[in-house]
Amino acid sequence: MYKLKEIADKVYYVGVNDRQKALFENMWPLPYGVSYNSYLIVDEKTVLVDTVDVCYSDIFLKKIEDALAGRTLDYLIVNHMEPDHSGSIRLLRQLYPDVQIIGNKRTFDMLEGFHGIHTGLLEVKEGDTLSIGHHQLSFYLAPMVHWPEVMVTYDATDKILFSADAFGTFGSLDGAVMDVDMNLDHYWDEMRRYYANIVGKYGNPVQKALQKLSGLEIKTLCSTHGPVWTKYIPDVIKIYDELSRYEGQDGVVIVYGSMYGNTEQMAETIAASLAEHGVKNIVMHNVSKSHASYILKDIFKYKAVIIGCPTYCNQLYPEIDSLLQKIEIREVKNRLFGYFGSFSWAGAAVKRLAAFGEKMNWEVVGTPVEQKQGLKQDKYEACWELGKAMAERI
Ligand SMILES: Cc1cc2nc3c(=O)[nH]c(=O)nc-3n(C[C@H](O)[C@H](O)[C@H](O)COP(=O)(O)O)c2cc1C
Repeated sequence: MYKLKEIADKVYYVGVNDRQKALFENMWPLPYGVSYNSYLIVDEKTVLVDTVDVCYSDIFLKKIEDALAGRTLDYLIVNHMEPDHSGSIRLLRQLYPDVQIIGNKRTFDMLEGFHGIHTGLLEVKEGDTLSIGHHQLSFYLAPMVHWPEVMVTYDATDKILFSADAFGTFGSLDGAVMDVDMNLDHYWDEMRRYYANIVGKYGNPVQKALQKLSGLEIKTLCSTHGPVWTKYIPDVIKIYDELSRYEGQDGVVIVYGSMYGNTEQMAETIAASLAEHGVKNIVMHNVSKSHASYILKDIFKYKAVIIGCPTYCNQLYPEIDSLLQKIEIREVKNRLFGYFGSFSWAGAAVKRLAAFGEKMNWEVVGTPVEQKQGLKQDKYEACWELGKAMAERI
């Protein structure tokens, strides 16, 4: 029944779209949905690469059955055990009891733990190869991109890299599967948001994987989320390379918390000064309105961050506190940092922002500004100076 997309000779896309889930990992909004990608190679042996979230297993299994056209499934390659990709393994095994599951030592520990499966396994190590007829597959480990068991599979025949979550993006596949067949506009920002929120902490492992894979000729890049990349592979690799190096572009993200507008007025002043001193890329986030996932995306994108916070019960305003924790666990490196805050009787926020900058080892730019109650001339000038100092530094 299904006219499945053949992305290369006898390699079919059998993934699914999820436009129901509101929050990925129960945290990150999905305004454009998300796809769970899976690929079926129909050769002398039949091979499935990864599965999909269990919520979509019914449609997924129907697609596989169609593509197999009466044949059985010989192998399942598990590049990644996160449940959005491994969720359908148990059902798949029930349907194809003889399927051999290919993974590495760490995959099998998780396979047992999540699904109680410990038989019919074929363990592969770094660089191992498998001939399935016309296609020649090889396996490379990519630990901590972004789980420890992650590996990628390379089809040397058609030069396809099945890359697990690496090079993934949020955004469902709305009709087309291949990059050249769709309007890609919204995927670029969603790719940055996916990276910042899901992979963000693991810059070094991503860099190692990029170096390891740089020797492979890749004509088709098949991630587990988002479009199948062909023409735009260099653009995708550039984004992942830039983000995993923590290389920010020229620009400033101003994030502030504000209950009654006093801290917000400081943010406005700093932004106006940045613009007056030539900075074009200025992104402002009211922490109570912008979802943290978008703020993190911009903090990964730009090299300068200015954070403003009121004092709240002798602490940071809780929404800023929560954001700082999210930045900290991602170990965002090499940012230029400015900060400011306000209080009414005993200030604490600015001191805490200073401690945060120190912990992150970020370079402090300009003189931090602490304002008591409403914005007055001297603090207005101080905010202006902070904006100017940052503009001159970037
Ligand atoms: C719930 C609450 C708790 C506060 N706690 C403190 C505090 O512990 N110390 C202080 O100096 N000011 C405190 N303030 C005052 C604010 O920090 C101060 O008015 C600040 O300028 C508010 O900034 P905003 O106008 O941007 O919301 C508190 C205000 C509120 C509403």
